[in-house]
Amino acid sequence: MASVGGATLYSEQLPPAMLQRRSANYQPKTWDYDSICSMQYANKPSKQISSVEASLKQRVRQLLLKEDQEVATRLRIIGQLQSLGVAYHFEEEITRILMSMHVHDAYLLLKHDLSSTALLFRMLRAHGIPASTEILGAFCDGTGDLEAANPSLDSDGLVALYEASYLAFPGEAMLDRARAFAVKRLQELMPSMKPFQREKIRDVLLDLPLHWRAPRLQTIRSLEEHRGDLYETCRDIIDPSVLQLAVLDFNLVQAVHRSELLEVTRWWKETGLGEKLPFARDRLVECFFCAACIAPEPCLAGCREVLAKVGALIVHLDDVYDLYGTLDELAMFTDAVGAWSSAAAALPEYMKAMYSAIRSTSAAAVDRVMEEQGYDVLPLYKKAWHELCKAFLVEAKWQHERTMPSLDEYLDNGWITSTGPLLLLHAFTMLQHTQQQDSWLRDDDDDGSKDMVYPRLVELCSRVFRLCNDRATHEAESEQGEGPSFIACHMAEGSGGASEEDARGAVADAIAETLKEVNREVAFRNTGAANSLCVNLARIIQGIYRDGDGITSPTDSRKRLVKDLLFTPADLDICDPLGERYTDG
Ligand SMILES: CC(C)=CCC/C(C)=C/CC/C(C)=C/COP(=O)(O)OP(=O)(O)O
Ligand SMILES: [Mg+2]
Repeated sequence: MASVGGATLYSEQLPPAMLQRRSANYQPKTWDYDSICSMQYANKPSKQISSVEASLKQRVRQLLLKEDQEVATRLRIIGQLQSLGVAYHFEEEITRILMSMHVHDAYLLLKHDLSSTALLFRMLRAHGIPASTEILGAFCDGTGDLEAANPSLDSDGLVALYEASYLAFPGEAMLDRARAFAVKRLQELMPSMKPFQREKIRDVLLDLPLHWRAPRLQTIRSLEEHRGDLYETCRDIIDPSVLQLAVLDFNLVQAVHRSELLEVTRWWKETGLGEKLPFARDRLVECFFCAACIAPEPCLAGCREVLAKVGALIVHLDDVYDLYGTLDELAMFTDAVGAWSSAAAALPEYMKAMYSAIRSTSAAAVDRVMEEQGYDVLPLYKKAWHELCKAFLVEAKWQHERTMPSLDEYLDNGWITSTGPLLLLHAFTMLQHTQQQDSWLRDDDDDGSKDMVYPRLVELCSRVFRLCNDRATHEAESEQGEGPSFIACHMAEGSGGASEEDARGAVADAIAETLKEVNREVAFRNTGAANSLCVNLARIIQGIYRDGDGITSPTDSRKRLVKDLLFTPADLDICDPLGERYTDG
């Protein structure tokens, strides 16, 4: 075997033309599929657990709706429910409360409370309810900047402001300045803080902002923060029923996710792709993890299933295009997907396996949508797979022919190859409320000749996907001799004089600006569950590509996160009135 640009060449199938195939020697799969398939799990919560859950929900609802509750307290409770992952049980109540706070200018009641005002701003925007930056006006000087001398700017207020600044729309420079100010003030205050508090602020500043954390991962973190010493300090400001419900709900949802993981693992084993394409990354569990972060609620089982399956297939397919396939084979495969018939006899064996897995997985998803919603999504699936393959082929050509596209050309193709559009399309088709997704799934293209038209939010979140992926993978991919990335294109752009550092700055700016566009799109086009899928995709992608490439090379800390999400029940030692521990299954 020879080695080119750090990648090893496969030579076992050499035909006369001295075909050489590449392999990146990827890390093997991390999880043992046989162990997952032999796991025991409870199918349904016991009657007793269900009744405890119902009474806890009732208690929390009463707390939320209590008359004469102060605005600040109500906001704090909503924030806690959200952070602990149980807000979805009270979505109608929460939206009603926030809408009323908007209509009645509730911010006027929070005059000297930056912490609550910033929280109100963040909550309103996150729910697609109008919120002007003027809400924060009471804390600003005559030029609209935060007033350093303002006594209400304590560390809680500064943290809340910092978190709120991530809800900015494009052009809201006041929020950029507010964030810079909050960071600077917090850093100045840190030396005089107690160690525990200093640690907390350091975490806030180093981690993703709350708005961009995957909700389910935030729940794990929030439950963790309520343990031990920290729990003692929080006990007086969080109602125990909120915490009890959060622990119970986390474990019930985890049991649902785990049973689904078992099913998709069986499916993956049956495809045999792990053995038939040994050069490719086998990342089923990581894909299920992403799926559970994008669509966490129990009622979104169909979304999780299809996201995990399509995710595992495209991780394999990407390696076919980027690594192993010859250009001729890739062109043939792309045509076969376009034709979507069983006429794929000319494909090499490894491609036939891939092709057949794509078709049979799509057929099963089509059946499910037909059964549950009564319409045929096969034309959409076919077109979306073909578009992905065509875009993958464009990248493969750039790589094989060593061409560097312009940055615009690269990004026009790159948001499709991020795979975001294909994933989101599949997830949308599994949503229940047909009117909500109507405009997202329109296809008036009878002869299949037109390109898919994706909603702007899909395009924006897919751009975030592409940019985050390129930022994390540029180094490894250039060592492997892979094709262009945002960073490579940026460095080659213009006179070609930009350094890698400049290019990294440009990618960070592009991500930040695109996220602002995502915020604006969410605010002005509130399409409920479909929106959440997109935004949660943008969230988990930022997490997965933070500190490296969590798909290609999962580190121990990533594995622990997968374990915490899917296998380790929450346990705060909180007991219900019957003395039962809140775990099930
Ligand atoms: C369910 C769900 C959301 C799963 C998503 C999992 C995930 C992040 C899949 C990555 C898909 C992808 C673009 C793979 C290529 O990786 P690469 O680094 O080789 O990218 P490139 O070849 O496109 O640059
Ligand atoms: Mg790749």
